[in-house]
Amino acid sequence: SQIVIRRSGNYKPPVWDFEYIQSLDIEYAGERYATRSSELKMQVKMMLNKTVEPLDQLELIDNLQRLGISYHFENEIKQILSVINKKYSKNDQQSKIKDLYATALEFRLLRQHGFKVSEEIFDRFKNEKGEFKSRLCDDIEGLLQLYETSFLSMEGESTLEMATEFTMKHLNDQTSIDQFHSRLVHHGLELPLHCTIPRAEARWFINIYKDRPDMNQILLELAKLDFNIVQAKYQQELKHVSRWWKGTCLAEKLSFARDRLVECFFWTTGVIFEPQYEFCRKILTKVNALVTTIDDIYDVYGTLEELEVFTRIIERWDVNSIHQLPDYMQICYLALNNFVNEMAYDILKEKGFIIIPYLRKAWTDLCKAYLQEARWYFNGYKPTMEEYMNIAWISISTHVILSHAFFTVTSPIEKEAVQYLLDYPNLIRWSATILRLSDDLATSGDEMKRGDVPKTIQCYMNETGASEDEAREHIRSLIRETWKKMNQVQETICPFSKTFIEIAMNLARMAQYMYQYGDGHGIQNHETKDRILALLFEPV
Ligand SMILES: CC1(C)[C@@H]2CC[C@@]1(C)[C@@H](OP(=O)([O-])OP(=O)([O-])[O-])C2
Ligand SMILES: [Mg+2]
Ligand SMILES: [Mg+2]
Ligand SMILES: [Mg+2]
Ligand SMILES: [Mg+2]
Ligand SMILES: [Mg+2]
Repeated sequence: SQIVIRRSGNYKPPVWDFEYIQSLDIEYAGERYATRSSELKMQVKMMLNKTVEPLDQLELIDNLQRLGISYHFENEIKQILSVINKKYSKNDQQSKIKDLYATALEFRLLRQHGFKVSEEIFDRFKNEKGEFKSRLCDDIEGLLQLYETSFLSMEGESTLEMATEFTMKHLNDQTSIDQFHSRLVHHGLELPLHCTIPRAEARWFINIYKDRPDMNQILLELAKLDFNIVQAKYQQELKHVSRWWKGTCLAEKLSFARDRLVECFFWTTGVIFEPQYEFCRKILTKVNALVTTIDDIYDVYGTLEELEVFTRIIERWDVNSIHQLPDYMQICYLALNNFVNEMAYDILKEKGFIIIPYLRKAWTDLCKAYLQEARWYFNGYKPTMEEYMNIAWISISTHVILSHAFFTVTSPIEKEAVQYLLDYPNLIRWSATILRLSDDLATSGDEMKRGDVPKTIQCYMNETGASEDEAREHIRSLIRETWKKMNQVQETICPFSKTFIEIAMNLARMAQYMYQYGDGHGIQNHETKDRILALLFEPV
């Protein structure tokens, strides 16, 4: 046979290995912590009932959310916000005198919880030319609230679009502000609240909340205790999926591929953090690990001939033909086949619904997109931006991740919702677009060095002659535009649950979080390592 040249990703071994994970002693799983947590939750419920001033209520809700404990008080929060919304919609005199801070905070929380609010409420902060009044530049709290709120904007909301630019400019110009506010400003400018995963915000906000003059001791104690209890839960789940991963032997037998089980699990804690969604996180970790491996088969190791055969067998889902495959593909195909059958078995047992055809479609669409990219690479073809994005929003694997998530969090599973899901509606497309663009910004440098299909940056540069910096700026503006489209989805009627819609949005948030400082998944930069330590391994 001819000499086969194989590329390599030069991936390092995992930072956290099997022995380390199995050795974790789960401190906060103990009964006494759960008891203390219940006592504290009762006290916070009383606090919510006793808070009557609307602004105090909004600030308490915002603090509960940023501290990561609002999920315990969803009913109370919904109740409070619907009362505030009734007053708000009357647009009465009282709402006319609110300052920018209170107006923006109220707008953000109402819209975030699905209430219809109009950006016109901000018109009274504009001058006769329709610009925001310059006197607002000194109102740090107001600027910061307006900044965070502006990221909930939908397409065509020009006031909120203007608000983002106005606040970014003046928050960046800030000189004489106290240490506490400058930390909030810096943190917000780094990644807006709307684009941050709840766990990461909680870990960060607990640290600065404790230094606040108006800090409430009960909230702080519950936030820290709850964070550690949830972290202990994650460690138990991680031990379980780490045994699964070791059992597949994929890291050993496909040593050219990324061995990133902890990172694959970490993704899922950003996508759905509440403790009760254990099954979803376990399934998504396995999906991420299989996708990471198969992605490297197509991007790094496989010859075009091998990839053609592999894709055909996946399309036919034909386990009887795997003898046609090279050894490394046989074991990977069977690992995928076993995983799909195992998950389908659990869902059939629990929900009486057969999902195999739908999972097969998701994996087949993924591998066909991978093959198209491989053909472009091996033939040296440079796709246009449009040609590339039509394939690359599928090859980023979001539709696979979200299809599996859908079946784990949806009960009962209805045919109409499944059909809607498999037409890959906009919610999935926009989430995938943000993941793809964020991934390309962070990983395409190394991918080009090792040899891969031209990515968004290269396609844009080839097509327009732009420099790399201009291409990156263009892609960042595409991400911002896509967020507006995704914010719009909350308004459209669709058969998806609130939980599933949140998962799709959190996947986009997690993408920006994982790739904020480069390739947090593959190259394991120290920022991502520090974040995983803080979120998964070190109690607060
Ligand atoms: C889970 C993922 C987001 C998906 C599979 C592994 C990833 C971290 C990323 O890996 P990457 O090699 O950058 O994907 P692509 O650029 O080859 O599509 C694509
Ligand atoms: Mg933030
Ligand atoms: Mg390896
Ligand atoms: Mg790749
Ligand atoms: Mg790829
Ligand atoms: Mg990539």
